Amino acid sequence: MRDPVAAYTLLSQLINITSKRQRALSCRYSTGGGNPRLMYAPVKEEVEWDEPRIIRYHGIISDREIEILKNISRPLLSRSLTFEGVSKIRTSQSVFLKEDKPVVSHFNQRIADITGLSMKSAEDLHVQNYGIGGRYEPHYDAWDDENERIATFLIYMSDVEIGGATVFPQVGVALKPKKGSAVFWYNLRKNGNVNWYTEHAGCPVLRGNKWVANKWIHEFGQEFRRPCSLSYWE
Ligand SMILES: O=C(O)CCC(=O)C(=O)O
Ligand SMILES: [Fe+2]
Repeated sequence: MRDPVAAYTLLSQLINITSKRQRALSCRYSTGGGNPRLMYAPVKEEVEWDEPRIIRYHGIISDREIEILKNISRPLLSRSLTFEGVSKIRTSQSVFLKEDKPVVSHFNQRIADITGLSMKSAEDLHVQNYGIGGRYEPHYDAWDDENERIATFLIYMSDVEIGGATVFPQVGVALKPKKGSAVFWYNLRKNGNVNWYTEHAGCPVLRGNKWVANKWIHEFGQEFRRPCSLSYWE
């Protein structure tokens, strides 16, 4: 957008949550568009933000499953990396878990059911632990459009007493970790471009301990599940 006034107006519309927009931030039970596995146990879906659309799913992982995932991960954790290797912009420990463990494959299936997306090209489940002061500074999960991370499914495996929110600084959203819930957003628009409003960060943990698991879902395989659009904004 070349016109600075138009760009400013748009930005302030995005940041200012008007009452009309607020009303659209609804919650409902979802069957993932009639998925048989969710018909009798619909998932609780809450719209946290409209643009970019951020959805929170409540109660999608049990405390028992969380304990199993943490116990599998603990001995395997190592310092999380960024595109430049070890970096102080990301101070957590993490591990990618393969599908050979039943709890992991069950979980991947659940993400597929809820999102309606294919997991064939997705990355392995990435379990991440932050201690006091642990953070991930503002970044994009997708930074180009080469079969990239079309969407992020971020599962909170703990509450955090103080700090540790996932924030989207460009639009002013803060998502508080809530054990057993997950948040989901598309990093890419339907035309394949990166949605630059999806910049986000994990705020420092001030008190407590933060556990999350990311599933980064890629574009390949989603052609009929999330068809493209020619519109710039979709
Ligand atoms: O920990 C968070 O809240 C965000 C994590 C994140 O953005 C990432 O791992 O890419
Ligand atoms: Fe991220």
